[in-house]
Amino acid sequence: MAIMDADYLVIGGCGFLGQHLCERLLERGYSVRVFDIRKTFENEKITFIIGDLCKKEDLMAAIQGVSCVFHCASPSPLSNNRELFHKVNVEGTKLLIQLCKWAGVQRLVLTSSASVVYEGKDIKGGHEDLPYAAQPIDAYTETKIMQEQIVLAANTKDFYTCAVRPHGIFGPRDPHLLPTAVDLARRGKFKFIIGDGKNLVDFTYIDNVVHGHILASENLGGGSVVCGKAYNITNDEPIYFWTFMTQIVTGMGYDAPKYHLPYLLVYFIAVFLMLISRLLSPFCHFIPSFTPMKVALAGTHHFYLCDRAKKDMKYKPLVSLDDGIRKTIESFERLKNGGEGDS
Ligand SMILES: NC(=O)C1=CN([C@@H]2O[C@H](COP(=O)(O)OP(=O)(O)OC[C@H]3O[C@@H](n4cnc5c(N)ncnc54)[C@H](OP(=O)(O)O)[C@@H]3O)[C@@H](O)[C@H]2O)C=CC1
Ligand SMILES: CC(C)CCC[C@@H](C)[C@H]1CC[C@H]2C3=C(CC[C@]12C)[C@@]1(C)CCC(=O)C[C@@H]1CC3
Repeated sequence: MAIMDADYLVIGGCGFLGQHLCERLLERGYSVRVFDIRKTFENEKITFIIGDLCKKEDLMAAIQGVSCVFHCASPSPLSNNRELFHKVNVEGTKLLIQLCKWAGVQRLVLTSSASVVYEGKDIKGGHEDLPYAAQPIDAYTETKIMQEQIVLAANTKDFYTCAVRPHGIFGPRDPHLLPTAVDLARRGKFKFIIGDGKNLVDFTYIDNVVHGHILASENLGGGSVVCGKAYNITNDEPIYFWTFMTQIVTGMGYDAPKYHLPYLLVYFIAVFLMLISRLLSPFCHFIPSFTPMKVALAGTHHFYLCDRAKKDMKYKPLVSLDDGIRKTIESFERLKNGGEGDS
């Protein structure tokens, strides 16, 4: 059955970022089509096509008759599936580019990650020209690096691509950050601050990430300075990691972490547990709560400059960190200590 042309196709549009992106695009009067492996919401203004990014026949049904594609799909960054990361983030992205060209799509905006330059060591005011991590912190990040390289290399005089690099996205309907932190707190595993608690990081409220994506798409086109480039998008308000996390967990009704543990001690325990987990994997499925990736992110500086986005796209955050934290906590009533999710 023929489907209506659309201004935008949002791949991964039923996810956390994807749904917020669709909502804002509709508010701005754009027509929106969603392609996702699952359907998580209803909206009569949106055409949903459910399929797998890795399957050519699925994607062909969605890719025709759109002006711009947002590629937000990825397996969960907290899952531990190297093969799936490579299948979706690398092979799926290659297929997407091939079909964009086949269908005559002119613009592709990739949701990459600021972590593509992060090797688990301090980054203070990181800019986009830093080299890709030679030793990525995990398989997810390894495939995000490959994905971004593929997309930016695909930019030509007829097919315009760019990448948006958000960091530490949070907000209503976040399925990763807040639920994981609340689960740790609920299980009594949020009593300790890893390191001295003075590591500055970026957390980015979802509305600002969406804003950066829409600006990127609107500025992407023939002869544009945006073509073939990556852009950090953050709240531009670096905050102590443990100050942010404490505001989140106390706002959700749990106690603030009190005691400090040496960063290197926790990091090497996490590496040891990861090795045990791999050794035991043929016999049992044991995933440690504290992986080396999480511990590194919890114990090092990692904040980035948005100067390039400010200059090329006139980006500036729409929602402050404080307002974003307040809105997020208000939206997660069901996960509050003693709430319905406490069963
Ligand atoms: N959350 C964060 O802090 C950050 C996220 N990013 C990037 O932002 C993007 C969006 O992340 P986020 O919204 O948090 O993630 P979500 O997991 O909420 O959304 C991703 C969506 O893509 C879907 N998807 C996964 N595999 C496929 C596939 N093979 N075919 C079609 N759809 C698929 C997912 O379905 P299912 O859930 O069933 O897998 C999900 O609906 C990702 O590319 C991520 O790498 C970058 C920086 C930070
Ligand atoms: C050690 C614990 C106290 C950490 C609890 C919070 C974490 C679950 C989150 C803190 C930083 C977050 C983060 C991501 C996922 C959730 C956290 C680890 C990403 C890995 C998501 C995908 C990306 O592209 C990069 C993000 C960096 C920050």
